[in-house]
Amino acid sequence: MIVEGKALVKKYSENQGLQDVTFSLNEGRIIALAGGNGAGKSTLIRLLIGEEKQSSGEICWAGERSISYMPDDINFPTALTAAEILQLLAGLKKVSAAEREKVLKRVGLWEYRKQKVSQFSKGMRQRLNLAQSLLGDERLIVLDEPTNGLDLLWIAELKTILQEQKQIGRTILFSTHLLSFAEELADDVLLLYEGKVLLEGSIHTVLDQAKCNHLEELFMKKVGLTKNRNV
Ligand SMILES: Nc1ncnc2c1ncn2[C@@H]1O[C@H](COP(=O)(O)OP(=O)(O)OP(=O)(O)O)[C@@H](O)[C@H]1O
Repeated sequence: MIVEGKALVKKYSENQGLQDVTFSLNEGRIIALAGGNGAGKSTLIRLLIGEEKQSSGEICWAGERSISYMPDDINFPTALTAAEILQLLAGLKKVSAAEREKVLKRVGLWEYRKQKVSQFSKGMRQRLNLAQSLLGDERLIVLDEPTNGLDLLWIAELKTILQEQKQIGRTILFSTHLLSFAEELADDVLLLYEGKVLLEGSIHTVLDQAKCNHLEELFMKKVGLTKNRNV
């Protein structure tokens, strides 16, 4: 276990973001934080990264808190080049030039490093956003909807990159709406529904136990819908 949430509640003035959410993230795993619109994924991420404080409940880290974050949308200073932005962030994280080069190459932006970010496409900005989250040696990487803006090839490459990160011992938590994507990439799932945990654990085990082939089928079963709602 790397971090756990205990009975987390987050109340907003008009909405309840999270209601009694308990979970634990196991070290060295890729975990999908799944759920539909308004399920509570971003709220849970904001609590984990410390951007907001829970109304009640606790977040407990096993050992030192060590977290790197890829937001779903990042406004880089557009007058800077990709290399300058990474250099700036690397300075904060005390990362070497060699590591910056490696990361920029890994996300396919090395050739574009001297271009201003204002000239980047959305997908390129998203890859730079991914690159900054890979810098350093934090134990947990949290990625908010990392497939946003990526094309099919880069979605495939993202999977490989996150698997490589797992190989070097890091724990990955990514949020997604797409249960099929969660299933393709993750070892474990934390599925939220209306601010509560609907499902948690190894994807293999939860599917086996429910005798379902896919998370989507299991989700539909749990929320009481059939695939063909109009039939
Ligand atoms: N800053 C806020 N102020 C008020 N309500 C909020 C705030 N942030 C989230 N909520 C509410 O908390 C609930 C969970 O929202 P959250 O953004 O965490 O869901 P999500 O799973 O990330 O959804 P999406 O996939 O649409 O981004 C929703 O009912 C939402 O309206």
